[in-house]
Amino acid sequence: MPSSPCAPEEVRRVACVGAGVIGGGWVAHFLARGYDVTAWDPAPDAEEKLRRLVAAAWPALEQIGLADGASPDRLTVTATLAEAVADAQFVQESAPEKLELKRSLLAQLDAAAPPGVVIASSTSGYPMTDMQTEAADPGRLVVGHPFNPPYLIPLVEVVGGKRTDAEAVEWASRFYKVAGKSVITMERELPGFIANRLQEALWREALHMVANGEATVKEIDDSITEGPGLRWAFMGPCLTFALAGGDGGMGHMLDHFGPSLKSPWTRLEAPELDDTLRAAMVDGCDEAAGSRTIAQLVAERDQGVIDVLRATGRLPRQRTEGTDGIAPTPSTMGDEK
Ligand SMILES: NC(=O)C1=CN([C@@H]2O[C@H](COP(=O)(O)OP(=O)(O)OC[C@H]3O[C@@H](n4cnc5c(N)ncnc54)[C@H](O)[C@@H]3O)[C@@H](O)[C@H]2O)C=CC1
Ligand SMILES: C[N+](C)(C)CC(=O)CC(=O)[O-]
Repeated sequence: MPSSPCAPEEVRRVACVGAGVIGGGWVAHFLARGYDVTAWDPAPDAEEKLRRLVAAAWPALEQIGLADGASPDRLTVTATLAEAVADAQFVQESAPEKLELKRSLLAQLDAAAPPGVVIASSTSGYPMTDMQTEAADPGRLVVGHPFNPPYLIPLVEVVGGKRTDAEAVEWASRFYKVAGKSVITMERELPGFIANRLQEALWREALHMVANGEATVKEIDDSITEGPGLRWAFMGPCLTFALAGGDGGMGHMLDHFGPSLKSPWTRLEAPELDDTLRAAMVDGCDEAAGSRTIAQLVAERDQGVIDVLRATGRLPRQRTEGTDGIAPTPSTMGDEK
C-alpha cells in the first residue's frame, strides 16, 4: 500500500458508499463533524432517503454539538461510485452484508479511490481476510465496524485482514478518533469482532427462549432495559460482575458463582473456568478499576444508573440554572479534530 496521501487530522473529504441505515448514519456523523461528504448508492431513491435520514438525525446532532461549519449542505450525492471516491481522503463502505458483493465492491473501490487512501468496511462480522480477496491493493482495506446509529453510538471496532498493512489499521484508528469516535483496535480477526460476538450470545439465548415459549419478546426486552442494560451503559459486564463479589471483587464472584456456569442456564457451551482464565478475569477487572476502590465503583455505578434513568425520561430531567431547558448530555465522543 502506498502511504496515505494525508494524515488523519488533515482529512476534509470522506466518501460513503452504500447509504442505507448505516451508510446514511455515517454520512450524518461525518457531516456533523464538519467534513465534506460524497455518497453513492445504486438504489434509485437513495438520495431522497439519505437526505431524509440526515435531516431526521440533525436535531440530535445539534443537541450533542456540531463542528464549526458543519452542514447537511456539504453532502454531494454522486451518480457513480467512481465520482464518489475520486477525491476522497477516506472511504467508508456500507453495502449489504453479502460476502460476494463485499468482495467485488471493495475491489471496485480499490480500483477507483486515489492510491493510499484507506477504505473501511462497516461489515457486522465478515473477517477482512475473506473480503479482500479480489482487491489489487488489499493492504489499505480495513474493517471499521460501527453501531447503529453511527452518529450517536461512539464505538467503532477496527481490524485488518491477513493482507492489510498495519499502517492502514493504525491510520484508520487514528482517523476515527479524530472524527469523534471511540475506537477499539483489534490485533487479530475474530468472527463478529468483540461487541457483536457478545450481542450474538445474548441474541441466540433470546431466540431460544422465544422459540421455546419460555419468555416473551417484551419480557426479554424489559429484562435488559429494566435490568443489566442500565449498568452496561457505563460499566461493562466484567467490572459490573466484579461488584457482585462484594469486597472480594471478581475473585470472590468467580469462586461463588463460577460453578453455576456449568448449570444449564444457556444453550451455549461454557468455557472451562481454569486458573488461567480466572486470573485473566481478576487481573482484567483490577486493571479496568485502576485506582478506584470497590466502594468508589459502587458509587460510580449508582450515580450512573440515576443519570441513565434521567436521560431516558424515567426520572425528571435536571434543569440548567437560568434556563428552562434540559441540561445538555455531555458527549462521550472524542474531540480531536
Ligand atoms: N443495520 C445495522 O444495525 C448495522 C449494520 N452494519 C453493517 O453495515 C452494512 C450496511 O448495512 P445496513 O445499512 O443495515 O443495510 P441497508 O440495507 O440499510 O443499506 C444497504 C445499502 O446498500 C445499497 N447497496 C446495494 N448494493 C450496493 C452496492 N453494490 N454498492 C453500494 N451500495 C449498495 C442499498 O441500496 C442500500 O441503500 C452491512 O455490512 C451491515 O452488516 C454494521 C453495524 C450495524
Ligand atoms: C444487527 N447487527 C448485527 C447488524 C448489529 C451490529 O452489527 C451492531 C449494532 O448496531 O448493534
